[in-house]
Amino acid sequence: MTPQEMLTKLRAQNPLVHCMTNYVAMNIAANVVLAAGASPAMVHAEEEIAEFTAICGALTVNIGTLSSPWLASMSAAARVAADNDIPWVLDPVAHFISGYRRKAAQNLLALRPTIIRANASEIIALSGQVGAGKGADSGDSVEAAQAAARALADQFGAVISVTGPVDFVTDGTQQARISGGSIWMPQVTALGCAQTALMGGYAAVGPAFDAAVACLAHFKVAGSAAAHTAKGPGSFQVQFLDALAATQPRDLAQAVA
Ligand SMILES: Nc1ncnc2c1ncn2[C@@H]1O[C@H](COP(=O)(O)OP(=O)(O)OP(=O)(O)O)[C@@H](O)[C@H]1O
Ligand SMILES: Cc1ncsc1CCO
Ligand SMILES: [Mg+2]
Repeated sequence: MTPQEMLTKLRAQNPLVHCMTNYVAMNIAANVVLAAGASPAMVHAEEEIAEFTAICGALTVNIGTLSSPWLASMSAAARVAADNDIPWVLDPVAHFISGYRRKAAQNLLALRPTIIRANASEIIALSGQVGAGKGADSGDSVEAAQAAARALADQFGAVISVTGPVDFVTDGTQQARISGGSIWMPQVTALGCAQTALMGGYAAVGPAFDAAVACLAHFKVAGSAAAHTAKGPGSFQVQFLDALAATQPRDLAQAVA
């Protein structure tokens, strides 16, 4: 499906997205999903997973502020998603900073995410190489992460989505590059985490590769538009939400190559 068709379908279906994200991202992620055209719910208690994940269009898991109870809930939710053929998106934030987080990311990967969305340093480290990531921030170029992305796509049968100045997506066979956006995007915390939540919304309405491309294009187009009137990262964040809502399906094609 084209990005235009994907955004049209997203808004027509308004899918429910189970978002398991970090404390930093909670508010911006929910607002991004709403502005774009889907319906977010932030649910983390393990006691609720069996009932809730099963009725959602997609699950998204982000390990940004991980702790043991959350990891147990995330693993349980990923199992429910896999058992019910519900697409799920993994965002392995800063998974290389500690043995605890590395192991958590490996355990979640073993549960076969449909899509992995991460910055270049996180993708490089997932493939076993040493990257230049600084906590949640990337220190590597997207180009440097492309070979790792292809290898991970083959290894895990997942769509791999690498973000940066020009995003790269591959499922091991198809690939796409998505351009646009603004230098203020990495200056707004948790915008990548919010993108992961929205990618779940797109995955609920179409094929995983097409979902990743459409979501990345929606961000780039809205980011470019917001940058026209913003004066810095603060006003950019506000304008970006408006621009996500204002983006028309036909606008998305221009961002994708
Ligand atoms: N220099 C840049 N120019 C244009 N767009 C960018 C740039 N850097 C990142 N982006 C865009 O910002 C969004 C988030 O990507 P980023 O790589 O910053 O994610 P992230 O590091 O996982 O974010 P976070 O962990 O803070 O949530 C993507 O849509 C990406 O295309
Ligand atoms: C800053 C930060 N720290 C943990 S998660 C997060 C949000 C960006 O990933
Ligand atoms: Mg991130």
